[in-house]
Amino acid sequence: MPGITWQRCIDRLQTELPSQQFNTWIRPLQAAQEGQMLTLFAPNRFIKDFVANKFSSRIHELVREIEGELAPDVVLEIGSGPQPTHDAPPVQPVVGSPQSAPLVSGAATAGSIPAVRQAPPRREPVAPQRVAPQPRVVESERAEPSVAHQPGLLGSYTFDNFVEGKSNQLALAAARQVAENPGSAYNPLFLYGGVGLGKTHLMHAVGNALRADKPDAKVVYLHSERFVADMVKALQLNAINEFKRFYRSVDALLIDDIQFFAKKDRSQEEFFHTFNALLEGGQQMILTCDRYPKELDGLEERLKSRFGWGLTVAVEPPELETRVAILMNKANQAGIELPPEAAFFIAQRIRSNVRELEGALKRVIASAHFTGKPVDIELIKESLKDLLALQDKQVSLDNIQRTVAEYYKIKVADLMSRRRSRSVARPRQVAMTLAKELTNHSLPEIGDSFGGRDHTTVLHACRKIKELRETSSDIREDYKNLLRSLTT
Ligand SMILES: Nc1ncnc2c1ncn2[C@@H]1O[C@H](COP(=O)(O)OP(=O)(O)OP(=O)(O)O)[C@@H](O)[C@H]1O
Repeated sequence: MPGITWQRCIDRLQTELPSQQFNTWIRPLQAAQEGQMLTLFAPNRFIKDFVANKFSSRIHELVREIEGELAPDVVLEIGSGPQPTHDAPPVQPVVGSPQSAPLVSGAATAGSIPAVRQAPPRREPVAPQRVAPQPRVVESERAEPSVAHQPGLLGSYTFDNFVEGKSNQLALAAARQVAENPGSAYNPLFLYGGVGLGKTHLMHAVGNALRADKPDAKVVYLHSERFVADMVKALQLNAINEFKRFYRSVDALLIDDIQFFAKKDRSQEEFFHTFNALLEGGQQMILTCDRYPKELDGLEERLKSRFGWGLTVAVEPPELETRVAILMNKANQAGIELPPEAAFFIAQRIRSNVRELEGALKRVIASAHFTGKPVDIELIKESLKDLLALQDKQVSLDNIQRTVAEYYKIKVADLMSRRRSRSVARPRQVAMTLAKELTNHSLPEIGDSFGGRDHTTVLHACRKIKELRETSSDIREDYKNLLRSLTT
């Protein structure tokens, strides 16, 4: 009974592992048993490799403990099993992208394995981990064409100053893997997500790590618009062959914001060939985009499908703790003393993205320099006055109630009413939780604004929604959408 063995195994793992680890690595696995073989299917290579590295021996132990002498062999594969053995939550879409966009999608999910690049999924014992060969680093002996300058890497974007949080954990782990093993398992690495969330930073961090490892590696970073401009210039100058040679001679090609390729057919054509050549040559590519590639209009299907050959990972907006950590980190780099309560205050108010957060911090620092005052909440309120006023307008209790009612297609009056049916009670709880999170109103004040309810009702609502955000992808999605529309 594979279901039972694996179910018991995951029950144990659930108690042993932090929930985030469990949800990220174990939950997506599906199991199937044939005779003495228990196969665990991972949805992509990233998860498979991680599980093989970190959890395989524990899984073996548990299976042996559960089944004793008759314990089946456990193998790990990429693909989807015949039936799910547990209630795996749907993967989370990135904010701003349609629900279908997975948080991580791998090249080799069943049915998408390109024949030229990869063998069909192989049965591999869980324990031994295959180490991908290091790609050959080519000396940059070729002449660079006059049309293509070697765009530079930003040395300041490194792994060291990238603050890890729940929202970017997978992307960071994937980027580190690529830095350690360029041109192999995760090629291309495709990072996607909303603006200002650290995609460019991560991409440079990989490039800098590659350079640190091999100083003469030819790592080229550029914005996709630059690729287009260079190509147009090359065509004008009759230098397209040089253009091709240049881009194909790199050890790693990092292209930012590839959404700008949309509708530029000639550039896509050129990029398609460059892409294939680099992939064939085992040269690493990292691409970023503001949305999931499959959702990108105006991009050729063959490119979309190739982007999915490597590893596609979302970067999501950072949660409060990460925003605080980023602020502390940036202040530290700027040599500024930022008291934790001040960092907390800014992080609570500025939630849209890290770039905005940095912008706000810069304003505060400038104002501290200018006035000679210490950085405290008073100074922050003063220097971010216009921004905060705008926000206060957006996150008033009234507006939260209106926005939530509209979102769930109910009346604001329903939120105040005594009605307890699920279709009204849940939105009410969501609205109360948003009010607690986004405003400085006390629990009694919030309760009062929802038809004179008690503060314990608000507390209960906040706990319930917190729990549901862990267990229900619908609520998680609703909450995220509402947060976004109230704060950006
Ligand atoms: N986790 C993080 N730790 C430290 N700094 C971060 C983090 N995430 C983002 N940043 C900083 O925020 C700023 C914006 O990040 P970045 O330019 O990488 O965003 P992006 O996702 O590429 O956005 P866009 O799509 O607009 O190009 C950068 O200065 C970057 O260093």
